[in-house]
Parts: sequence; structure tokens; C-alpha cells
Amino acid sequence: MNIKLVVVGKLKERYFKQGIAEYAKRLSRFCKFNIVEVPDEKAPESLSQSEMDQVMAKEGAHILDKIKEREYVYALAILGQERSSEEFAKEIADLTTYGHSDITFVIGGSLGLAPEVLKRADTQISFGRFTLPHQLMRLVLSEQIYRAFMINEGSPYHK
Ligand SMILES: C[S@@+](CC[C@H](N)C(=O)[O-])C[C@H]1O[C@@H](n2cnc3c(N)ncnc32)[C@H](O)[C@@H]1O
Repeated sequence: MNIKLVVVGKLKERYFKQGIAEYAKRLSRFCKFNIVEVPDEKAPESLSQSEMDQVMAKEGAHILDKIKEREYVYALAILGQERSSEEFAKEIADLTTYGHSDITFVIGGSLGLAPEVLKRADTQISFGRFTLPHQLMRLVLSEQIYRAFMINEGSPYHK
């Protein structure tokens, strides 16, 4: 199985890099785990709504360039659907059973994801109503993907 994260912006902090590298290493037992970064557009605080829409649209176009038709896409969105870790693990197992071997997760930039990206997504997933910084979201998502594989394996990692 191929799991890809398409994310806006670069990882800057060393502690995030180390955390994600750890989960990427653990995940290598279960899947090909790949992170694709697309550039973030400059978004000063003074932008008008239409300028913000343009920033999101540009980032969205870069994101969509990285997604192939066969990929099953999760958009990470605060207003998406919440799941438990167990429900998420079952979803991943079901996707595999039904022949989806390419699963992609998309994390937006500071302004969020463009409507075009949300439209392309097969589903929207929320980690609750808190707004998490995109770098931290990447780490939390990596851990939850790892947790899903551990749940599906029946490992005591998930209690
Ligand atoms: C700093 S947040 C963007 C905040 C923006 N105001 C919004 O509403 O999307 C950056 C990205 O992290 C992801 N994200 C942050 N918190 C999230 C949450 N609680 N659930 C799902 N995704 C989240 C989303 O992909 C979001 O586009």
C-alpha cells in the first residue's frame, strides 16, 4: 500500500522532523510512506478575502498536481467528519479490501484548503474543532496512521 501526505509548506522545527521521521520509520513495515511538500504562498495578515481565496487557489492547484486519479483522498478539514481511531483503522482496512492501494492525505496551509481540493477529496476528516498548526497536524496524522495499522494488527500499542 502507498500512503502519501500532500502538505503545504515545509517542516521547519527539528522536533517535528524527528517525530515524523520516527513514525515514517515505523510505518515502513506496513506501507510505502511518502510526504510531498508543495510551496506555501505568502499570506500577510492584511489580505482581503479575495486575496486569501487566490492564495488558497494557488496552493490548491499545486496540491491537485500531486494527486493522481486512482488515489483515494482524505482532506484534513476542521469541519470534516470526526472518527475514532478504531473507526479510522477499519476504514483503512476496508479501503485495502476494496482495492484502494493508494491513499493520500492532504493538509492545508495557514488559510486552509481551497474548495477545489475539498471537492476532489473522497472524504474530509476532522481531528476535532481545535485548529492545529500544519506542522503539528502532520505529526499527529502520522501517528494516527501508524496507530491504525497497529489496531488492525491487534497490537497492544493501542489500548
Ligand atoms: C493552520 S490550519 C488552517 C486553518 C484554517 N483557518 C482552516 O480553517 O482550515 C492548517 C491545516 O491543518 C489542518 N488542520 C488543522 N487543524 C485541524 C483539525 N482539527 N482537523 C483536521 N485538520 C486540521 C487542515 O488541513 C488545515 O488546512
